[in-house]
Amino acid sequence: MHSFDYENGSLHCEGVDIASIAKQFGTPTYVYSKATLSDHYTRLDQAMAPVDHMVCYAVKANSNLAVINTLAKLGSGFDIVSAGELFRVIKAGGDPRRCTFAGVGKTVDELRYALENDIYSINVESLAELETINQVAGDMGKVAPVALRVNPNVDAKTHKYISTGKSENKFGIDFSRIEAAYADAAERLPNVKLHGLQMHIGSQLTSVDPFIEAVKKVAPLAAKLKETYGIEFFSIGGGVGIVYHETLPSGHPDWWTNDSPSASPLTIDRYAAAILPELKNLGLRILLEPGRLIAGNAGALVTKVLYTKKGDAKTFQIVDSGMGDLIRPALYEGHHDIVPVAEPTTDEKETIDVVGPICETGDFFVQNADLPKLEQGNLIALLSAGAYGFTMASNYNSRPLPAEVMVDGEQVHLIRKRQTLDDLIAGESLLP
Ligand SMILES: Cc1ncc(COP(=O)(O)O)c(C=O)c1O
Ligand SMILES: N[C@@H](CCCC[NH3+])C(=O)O
Repeated sequence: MHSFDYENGSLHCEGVDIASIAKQFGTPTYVYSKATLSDHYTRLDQAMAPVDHMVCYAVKANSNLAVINTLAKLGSGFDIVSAGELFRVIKAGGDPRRCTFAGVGKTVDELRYALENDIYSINVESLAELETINQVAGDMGKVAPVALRVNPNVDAKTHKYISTGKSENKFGIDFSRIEAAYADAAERLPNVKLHGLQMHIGSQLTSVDPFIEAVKKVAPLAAKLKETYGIEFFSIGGGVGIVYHETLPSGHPDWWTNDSPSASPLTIDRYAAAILPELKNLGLRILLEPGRLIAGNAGALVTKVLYTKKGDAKTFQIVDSGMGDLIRPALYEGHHDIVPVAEPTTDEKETIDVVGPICETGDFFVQNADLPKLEQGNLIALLSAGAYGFTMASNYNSRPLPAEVMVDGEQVHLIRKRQTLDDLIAGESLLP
């Protein structure tokens, strides 16, 4: 499902005209579709029904309370990576007992907070961290439920900055060392319970092959650990990629099956069909940690053309949003389809750069792209921006963070106010 498309000549999110959202809430604004979020979660949950499983939405993709709350109501668990994310889950009505805690650098305070809230599992990324968890749990008179994260040394064939399952990446414990780590923990660390095994090989994977390779390599280990230490779950992480090109369903009636030529060949059904045979006889609970898959195509960033500048080399459309609000193009050369909110009435195109107001040459959304002609005051939407959009936003250049709204059918709800200038200096003080 994809809830952004043209209706009556204007881009809509579900039943709401995006032009009206811009009028009411200003720009730049992130717009999310509740139906799409729910649909993505439900499809994955249903596709995994043949095995005992828990979907733990990766909060880092989009941590707005309304997003977490929407998924919590559907029964989602959550994969968190900081005390801040756990705090958000709790505030949004999520259940800490359905939370897993990832990350290579958890602090003692964060571990305490997680244990106080009885989270489902701490996913451990190094032996040094495991020692600290044992210590912290002992001090609290608790036994910490842990899973070790195995680094299977599998190439996820994604951008090098978001590959996590190769030995040279900082994540997890090497496959060659993992059994010894379980043995050592079982022998020496009385305050941890060896509860599961976890892996996550990378993000925005567009082929199922690396998932199959990793699952084939690690499932026998999971079976062995179940036998030896009685582990109960195997988390296969997240990473399922989404379509970033040709993201409007108009003209692509079969959008979800990704049959358009430039689209990702990976769908929820193909993913589930490929991995389930490797998992279903393990007798372990299977955990999944999707982030982008749930939220990515449920969101768009709406911005306005402030100025058009024609130069010797290029035409720039300068918009009121930039890398501070959506850093993916600058950081990973990530692509987001850009569409005018007013549906173009001709096929006329212009080769342009869409750039932001920030003082960085890297502050662009697209370069040398053939896009419909734009003019000062036009609204545009950057699609597929629901994951790693707002959560990676910053106040660089002292620009207030954008507003976030969620559309539910014909209704639009403000789910985060635009920051004010006062918000920018909150907590700062002058010297006495
Ligand atoms: C441990 C862990 N789980 C899950 C995710 C979610 O990844 P994705 O949004 O690609 O599904 C990430 C981020 O890559 C992660 O680091
Ligand atoms: N933030 C990245 C993905 C990293 C996922 C977190 N491990 C992106 O926007 O594509």
